[in-house]
Amino acid sequence: MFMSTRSGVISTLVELVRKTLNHDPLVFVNSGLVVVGLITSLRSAANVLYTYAENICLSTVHVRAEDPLYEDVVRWMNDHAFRGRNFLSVLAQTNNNSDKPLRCPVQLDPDRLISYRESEDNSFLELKPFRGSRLFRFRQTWMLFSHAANGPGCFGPPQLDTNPPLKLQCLSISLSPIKKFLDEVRAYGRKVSVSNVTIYRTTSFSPDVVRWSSVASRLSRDISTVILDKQKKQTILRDINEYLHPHTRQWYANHGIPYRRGYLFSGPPGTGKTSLASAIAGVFGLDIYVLSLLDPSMTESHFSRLFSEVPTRCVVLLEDVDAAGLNRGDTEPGEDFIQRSTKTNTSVSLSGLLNAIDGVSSQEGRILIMTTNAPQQLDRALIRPGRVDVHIKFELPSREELQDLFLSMYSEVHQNPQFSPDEQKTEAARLTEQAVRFAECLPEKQFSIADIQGFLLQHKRRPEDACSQVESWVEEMDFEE
Ligand SMILES: Nc1ncnc2c1ncn2[C@@H]1O[C@H](COP(=O)(O)OP(=O)(O)OP(=O)(O)O)[C@@H](O)[C@H]1O
Repeated sequence: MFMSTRSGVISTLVELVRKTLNHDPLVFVNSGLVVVGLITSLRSAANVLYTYAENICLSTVHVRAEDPLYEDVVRWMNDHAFRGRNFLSVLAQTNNNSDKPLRCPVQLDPDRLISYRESEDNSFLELKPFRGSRLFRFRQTWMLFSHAANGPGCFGPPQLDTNPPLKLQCLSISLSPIKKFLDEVRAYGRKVSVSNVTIYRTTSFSPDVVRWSSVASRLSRDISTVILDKQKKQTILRDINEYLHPHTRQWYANHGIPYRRGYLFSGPPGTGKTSLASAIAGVFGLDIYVLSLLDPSMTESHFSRLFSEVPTRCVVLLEDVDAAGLNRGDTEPGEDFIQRSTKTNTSVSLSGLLNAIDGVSSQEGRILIMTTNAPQQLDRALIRPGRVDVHIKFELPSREELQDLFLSMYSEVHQNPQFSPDEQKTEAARLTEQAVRFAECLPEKQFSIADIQGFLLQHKRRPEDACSQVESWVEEMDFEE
C-alpha cells in the first residue's frame, strides 16, 4: 500500500518534469551520473599520474618545522614569491618587532603625561599566506611550495599551533634546482638577520611532542655593555674564538676528542650571566637555544633529543642548573652514584643530563653555557673538564665596575652630536668625574648590577640626579634588608 503510494508520487513528478522541460528527466539523471563518473575517473587518473611523476621526475624536499631552515624558507617566500599577490586564506598577526622608533606626539616634558592611545603605533598588522600550495618561479624553474593544513583526511579548522613540514617540489630528475633555491634562502636568511640573535625555546605541542621554536629575534647586545672584569671577558672571547675556528674542529678530530666546549657562569642573581651569554651569541653570530630542566613538559627523552637537534654552531643555554637539585647525594665508595639522586625538581635525572651533554647523540660544535647561582651545589660529574671547560665567576660589582656601569648608562650624554668636539670632551670629563663620585657613594660588592641599573633607570637622562640621590637610595636599601 505504502509502496504503491510512493511509486505513484514519483511517476507524477516524472510526468510533471517531462511536460515542463519537454524531455525525459531520466536523460538528465543519466548525464549527471556520466559527468560524476568522468570527474572521478579523471581525478584518479590525475592522482596516478602525479604519483608516477613524483616517483620519476618530480624532485621533492621536505623541511621540518623545527629546523632553522623552515623559518628561512617561510621568510623568503613571504618576501619574494608571495609579495604583492592576493591570497584568500592568510594568517593575520600583530608584528611588534618593528625597529622603527615610535614617533612621539610631543616633546618629553617630565610634568606632562602623554597618552599614546591616539598616537602612531609602531606595531603593524601582517597578513601572511598560511597553508596551501603555491606555484612560483625561481631562476627559470617552476617550483611548488606546499604547506599542509591538517593531516590527510582531516576536516575542521587548521591547527594554527602545530607546524607540519614544508614541501618543495620541482619538475626535475635532480635535486639541484631545489638545493640552489635552499642555498639562496639560507643566504637571504643570514643577510636579513646579520645583526640579530634568534632565541629558540622549547614548545610543548602535546605531551609527546616538544620542539624547538623561535620565540624572538633581537638586535644582539653589544659586548661592551656587559660589565665584567676585562681579563675574564677576554679569556672567554678568546677561548670561544679559538674553539669555533674551523682548524680547531680538525684538531679535535685528529686527537679523537669530541668537538664540544662547555662553560659555567656562576654568581649571584643579576650579575650578568645571561647578558654575557647573549652578547657572546651576538659577537660570534650564533643563535641561542634555551633549555630549562624545570620545564614541567620536559622528559628525559625529550631533553636528550632536543639537545641532539640543535645546529652545529649555536649557544645552548641551560639556565639555573642548580635549581633542578640534580646531584648524586651521599654515596658510599663504589656505589653507583648516578642512580642515587637526592630529591629533584625535574624529571631529567643526573645521568640523563650528563648523557645529553656528551653522549653519542649530543651535537658537536655547539657551545654549552650553564648558569648557576650556587655552583657549590652542582655535582662534580656535571662540572668536570669536558663538560665544563671554563668557569667564569661573576661577582657583585667592584668600584671600577660601578664606574663602568655609570659611564655606559650615560654614554649618550657626551656623545651628543649637537656638541662641538671641545664640548664633547668637556662633557666626557664631567661624566667621568660624576662616575667616580657615584661609585664612591656605593659600597663595593654589596648590590648587584641589576639592582644598581634599576636605580639608574629612574634617572635615565640626569646623571647629576643619580649622583645626588644615590646615598639615600643606599640607606633605603640597607633599611629594607
Ligand atoms: N654585568 C652586567 N653588565 C651589564 N648589565 C648587567 C650586568 N649584570 C646585570 N645586568 C643587567 O641586569 C639585568 C639582569 O641581568 P642578567 O639576567 O644577565 O643577570 P643574571 O646573572 O643572569 O641573573 P640570574 O642569575 O637571576 O639569572 C639585565 O637587565 C642586565 O642588563
